[in-house]
Amino acid sequence: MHLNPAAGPILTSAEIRSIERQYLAAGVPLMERAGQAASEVALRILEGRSGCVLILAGPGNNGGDGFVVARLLREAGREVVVVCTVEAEQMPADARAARLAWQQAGGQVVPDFLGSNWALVVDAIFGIGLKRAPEGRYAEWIARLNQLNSPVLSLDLPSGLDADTGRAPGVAVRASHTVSFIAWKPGLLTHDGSELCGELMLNTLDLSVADSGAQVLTLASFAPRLKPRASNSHKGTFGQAGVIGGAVGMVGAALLSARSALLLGAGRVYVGLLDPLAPMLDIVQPELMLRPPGDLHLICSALAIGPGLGQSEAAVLQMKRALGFTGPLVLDADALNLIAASSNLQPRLTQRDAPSVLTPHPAEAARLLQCAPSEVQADRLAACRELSRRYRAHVVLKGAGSIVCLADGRLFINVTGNAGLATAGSGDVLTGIVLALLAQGWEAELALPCAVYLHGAAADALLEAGIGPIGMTAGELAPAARRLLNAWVSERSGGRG
Ligand SMILES: NC(=O)C1=CN([C@@H]2O[C@H](COP(=O)(O)OP(=O)(O)OC[C@H]3O[C@@H](n4cnc5c(N)ncnc54)[C@H](OP(=O)(O)O)[C@@H]3O)[C@@H](O)[C@H]2O)[C@@H](O)CC1
Ligand SMILES: Nc1ncnc2c1ncn2[C@@H]1O[C@H](COP(=O)(O)OP(=O)(O)O)[C@@H](O)[C@H]1O
Ligand SMILES: [K+]
Repeated sequence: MHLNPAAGPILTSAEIRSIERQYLAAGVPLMERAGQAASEVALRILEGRSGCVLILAGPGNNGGDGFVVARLLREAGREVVVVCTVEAEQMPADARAARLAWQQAGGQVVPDFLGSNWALVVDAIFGIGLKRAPEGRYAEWIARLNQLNSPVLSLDLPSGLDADTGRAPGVAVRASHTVSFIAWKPGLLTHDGSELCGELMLNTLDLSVADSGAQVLTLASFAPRLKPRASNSHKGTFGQAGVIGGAVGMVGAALLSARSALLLGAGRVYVGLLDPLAPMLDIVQPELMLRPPGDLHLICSALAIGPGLGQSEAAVLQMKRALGFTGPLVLDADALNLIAASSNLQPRLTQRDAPSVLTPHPAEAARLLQCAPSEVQADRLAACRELSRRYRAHVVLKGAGSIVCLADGRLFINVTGNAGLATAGSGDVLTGIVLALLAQGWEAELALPCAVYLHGAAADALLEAGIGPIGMTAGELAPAARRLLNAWVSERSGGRG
C-alpha cells in the first residue's frame, strides 16, 4: 500500500473529533482547509482529463467538504455536478454554510446522477461519522459508482469504511485516491481499508497533532538496529536459532521457518522435527542441523515453536519445555492453538521472564481470545492489544494491514505486503525472520516490527519483479528479504554493510 507521506500518527475518530473541537473553538476554518487540500488533489488527478466532475455529497460534514471542493473546482474552471438529497437545513452548520457558498457562486444541487462518463467522481458521502452500513439511496449510489470507470477521490475515507476498524459493514466505495484529513485513521490501513483506499494521501490541515499510541510501521521504527557486522565476528556472534515443529505431513512448515532464519542471518540454525520418519538432513539447505526437538531449548539462544507442530501429546510435551526456555520464544500456528486450548499452558506463557512473541492470524487470535474470527476482524487493533495484554507478549495480528502490539502497549500498523502473501507457508517465513533477528540479539521490541515490515517489503519487491501476486511462493520470500535487509544495512552504513 502506498502512503504519502509514508509515516505519521494514526488517530481514532474520537481523537480526531477532540482535535477538531479544539481548533474550531479557536476559529480555525477546518472545512475550508479540508476542501482546499482535496481540491488540489482533485486538480492533479484531473490533469489531462476533460469532462465534468461529479460530487456525491452526504448529509454531514463530509458532504460539506464536498461542497467546498465543488466551489473550488468550479473556480478553477471545471464543470461540476453536485448530488445531494438532504435539505440544507438538515445539514450541520459548517456543511450548510459550504453549500450556501456553492449556491451563491452559481452552483446547482441535483437529487441524482445519470451517465457514466465523469472526469472524476468525488466521494463526499460519509467520513468518520459513518455509524452503520450505508442504506437506501447512499448504498445505491455507492454500488453505482463502483461500476464506473472514472477515477474516484474519497474525502477523508472511502464512504462505507469504518474509520476506527477498517471494517466495511456493508457496501463501500472503492476509491482510486483517498485524502485523509488531520491524521491517518486506523481503518485506512488495515482490513478492508487496504483494499478500498487506493492511493493514500494525508493532509494535516496545518494542525499540529501529537502522536498517540498507534504509528505507521516504517524503517525508522527499527533503524537503530540496522548495523553492519564486525569483520572479526564469528558464527557464535549471531546466535543459535531453533525451530520446533514439523509433525507428520507438516515437516515443510518447520523447514521453511528454519531456512528463513538461516537466510536472515542466524549464526546456527537447529530444527527439531516431531515426525519420527522425518529425514535426517534438509537436502536443499544442508546448513540446517536436525536434532531431537527436546534438545533445542538446551542449545539455542532463541527458539520458535509451532510451524507444523500439530496438537499431539508429543507436541504438548514440547510446548511445556519451550515455555520453560529462558531466552526469547516465538509462538506460531499450533503452538498458539495449544495455548488457546490449555489452561495449564497459559500461565506458563504469562509467567515467562524472557520475551514471548505471538504471531497469530485472525483465526488463531480468535481461539486465543475465545471469540469468533469475525469479532477479531471487527476491531483488529483492540484484539491485538488484548492479546498482548492477556498473554504478556509482543504480538502481530497478521493479515492485510498487520497490527503489531508490543508488550508495553505500543501499537503499529504495517502497510507493506500484498495479496501474494496469501499462500501457504508465508507465515512460517515470518516466524523464521523474527527468530533470526532475535537469535542475533535484537530486542524483541525491534525484532518483531522489523520482521513484519521486512516480510511485507520482500513480497512487494517480488511483486515489483513480476513474481506474483499470483503464484508467489513462501520459499521465495526469504531470499528477497535477505537482499533487502543487506541493502538497508549497507545504505545506513555508507556501503560498509
Ligand atoms: N467537524 C468539522 O468541522 C470537520 C469535519 N470534517 C469532515 O467531516 C467529516 C465528519 O463529519 P460528520 O461528523 O458530520 O460525519 P459524516 O461522516 O459526514 O457522516 C455523518 C452523517 O451521515 C449520516 N450517516 C452515518 N452513517 C450512515 C449510514 N450508514 N447511512 C445513512 N446515513 C448515515 C449521519 O446521520 P445520522 O446517523 O446521524 O442519522 C450524519 O448525517 C470528516 O470525516 C471530515 O470529512 C472536515 O471538514 C474537517 C472539519
Ligand atoms: N492479502 C494480504 N495482504 C498482505 N499480507 C498478507 C495477505 N494475506 C496474507 N498476508 C500475510 O501472509 C502471512 C500469512 O501467514 P499465515 O496465515 O500464518 O500463513 P501460513 O500458516 O500458511 O504460513 C502473514 O504474515 C500475513 O500478514
Ligand atoms: K468519503
